[in-house]
Amino acid sequence: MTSDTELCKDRDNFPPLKNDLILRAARGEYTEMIPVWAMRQAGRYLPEFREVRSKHEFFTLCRTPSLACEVTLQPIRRFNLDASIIFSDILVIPQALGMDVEMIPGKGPTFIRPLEHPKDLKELEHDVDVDDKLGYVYDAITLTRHKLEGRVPLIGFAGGPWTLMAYMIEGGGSQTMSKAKQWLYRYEDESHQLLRLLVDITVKFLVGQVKAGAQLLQVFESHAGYLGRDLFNKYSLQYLRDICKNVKRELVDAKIDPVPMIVFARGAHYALQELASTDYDVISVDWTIDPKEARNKIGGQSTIQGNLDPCALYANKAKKLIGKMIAEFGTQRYIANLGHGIYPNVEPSQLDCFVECVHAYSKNLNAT
Ligand SMILES: Cc1c2[nH]c(c1CCC(=O)O)Cc1[nH]c(c(CCC(=O)O)c1C)Cc1[nH]c(c(CCC(=O)O)c1C)Cc1[nH]c(c(C)c1CCC(=O)O)C2
Repeated sequence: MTSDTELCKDRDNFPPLKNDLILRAARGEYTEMIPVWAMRQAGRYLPEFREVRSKHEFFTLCRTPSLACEVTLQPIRRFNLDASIIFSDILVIPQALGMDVEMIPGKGPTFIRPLEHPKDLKELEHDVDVDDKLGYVYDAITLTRHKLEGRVPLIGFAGGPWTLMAYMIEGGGSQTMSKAKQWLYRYEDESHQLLRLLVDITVKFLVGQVKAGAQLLQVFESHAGYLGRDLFNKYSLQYLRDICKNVKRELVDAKIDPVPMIVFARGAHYALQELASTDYDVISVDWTIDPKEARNKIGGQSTIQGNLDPCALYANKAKKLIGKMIAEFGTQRYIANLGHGIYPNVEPSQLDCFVECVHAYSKNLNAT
């Protein structure tokens, strides 16, 4: 038996992949059924997650490869999901820059000393060695690739630069993002400076994740909806575009096959056409966006991911809602997902129903 510590470092002998549905969908190839996964599929709605979490602080889970691997695998053991996503958090990047963040139950992520003024930017570690600081994420990815035994591909991820900037200034969740948006209106140069720093680190981090074994990447710009078209174009779009372009270029330069990349700009109705013109292979949409309108705006060149309202899983007639979503998106160039992360009070059986329904309905539609 090879130990976890050895497997964490063995990037050469991954088991062969048995289910490449999501990779084919992302590349625009034919899929006999729709691939499906759920954002936050490793999480508190699973009793086995709560059990592990009751014994360990949140970021200890993230930093301990054997624990991160275990909770990543939990939903894969239960459901016929077509992808796994590494258990981690978008806030590991601000931590790597020297900011202290705690996960407070009932409150969520909390920064001990948020950025209050542009002069605080000096305090960040500008020359951070990403591979050293976030090597624990790479180890978790490599270990998980082995332990998945090729069942499904493994997704790596990072937060979008504006979303990270907003957390670093707000210090946690916010209804309005007014402190972070104040920077965008008042301190334009310093905002761009911070966003560029975040882009550089994110590119290194995502490239490192692929080297460690990630087979797809997703960038979560969860706070896009607070911006509106003008601020989005100025402070998010170009940086999201640069992340994708630079990650793919660096992989090619390193003679590594680029992996499909997914962008989730939550709430960015106004930006679907622009996002489709970037190098991202998949555009992920939230539930407030109409499937047909999304298809029209995004066009045939990108795959779409989404977008069931996470609350639709509570419905008595969830199957009907899932059927409608599939009929509207169609079965090709499509990855079924929720429009945002699954909520902690969802019954695991409701996610099972989602997965089974997507598979059964789409197989049926493809056969007719
Ligand atoms: C904004 C954001 C964060 N983290 C993330 C985002 C982007 C996606 C989104 O918009 O939801 C991304 C994330 N967070 C987590 C994952 C793991 C992989 C997966 O999707 O299963 C991923 C991909 C685990 C997690 N991240 C978190 C949990 C639950 C916390 C716990 O166990 O205490 C999990 C499983 C905590 C977290 N971390 C963050 C928030 C807002 C919260 C929730 C706070 C709360 O509701 O209490 C920051």
